[in-house]
Amino acid sequence: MYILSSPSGAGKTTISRMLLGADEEIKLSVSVTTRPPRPGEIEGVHYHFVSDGEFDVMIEEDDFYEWAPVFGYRYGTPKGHIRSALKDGQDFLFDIDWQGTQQLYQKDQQDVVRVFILPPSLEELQRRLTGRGTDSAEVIASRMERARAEISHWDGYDYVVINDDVEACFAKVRQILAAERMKRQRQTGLIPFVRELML
Ligand SMILES: Nc1ncnc2c1ncn2[C@@H]1O[C@H](COP(=O)(O)OP(=O)(O)OP(=O)(O)O)[C@@H](O)[C@H]1O
Ligand SMILES: Nc1nc2c(ncn2[C@@H]2O[C@H](COP(=O)(O)O)[C@@H](O)[C@H]2O)c(=O)[nH]1
Repeated sequence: MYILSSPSGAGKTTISRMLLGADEEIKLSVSVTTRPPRPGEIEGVHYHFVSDGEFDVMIEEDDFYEWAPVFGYRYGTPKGHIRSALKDGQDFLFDIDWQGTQQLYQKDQQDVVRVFILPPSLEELQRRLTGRGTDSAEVIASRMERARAEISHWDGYDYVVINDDVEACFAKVRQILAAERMKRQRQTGLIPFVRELML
């Protein structure tokens, strides 16, 4: 479970899309949200867009690994097909906030890798939120307001990467993933001759 978090606008969606385009071994965990779609966002690809009532039913039916309120809407990771795929060793990428990260980490510390992406400065963060052109001035102001609180949670992460140059940041995020995949505890059962030597 490879988690990318950041204050809104720092670039985690950009980095996530680059990673998904470059690495066939990892799949995106598509979240459920009560937020309305932005222009260009596609149901089932970027999010599953649901009503408040539908989200309530999913909570009641214990359909979420984690969920959290963010910016006045609710967002959650559905168990869906992820549960069995994770058991089969499939890697998943999660673009979720610090609250969801804490919940996933509490459930499964062994299999969670937490990466926090920081913008080079708060001024640049504001420029990116404005330049993206998807949110009103009011929404941008509230996301900037919340950025400070989100950044205070950076100590709940294994890695911190500054997204100044997007290609450099992407390269670092790939390097972390590559190194994590090589961890000895993740190789169990994968190298038959080593397993035989240990018998
Ligand atoms: N290194 C970078 N330099 C300049 N612009 C960038 C960089 N990385 C991302 N951006 C731009 O910043 C804007 C915000 O990026 P993105 O949507 O990926 O952020 P995010 O962290 O996923 O935000 P949210 O949490 O709101 O979804 C986009 O317009 C993106 O193209
Ligand atoms: N705890 C969770 N947070 C999530 C999930 N999906 C997305 N998010 C986070 O919400 C904010 C806002 O996203 P936006 O697309 O509206 O800009 C951002 O920090 C995401 O990482 C989730 O399933 N659980």
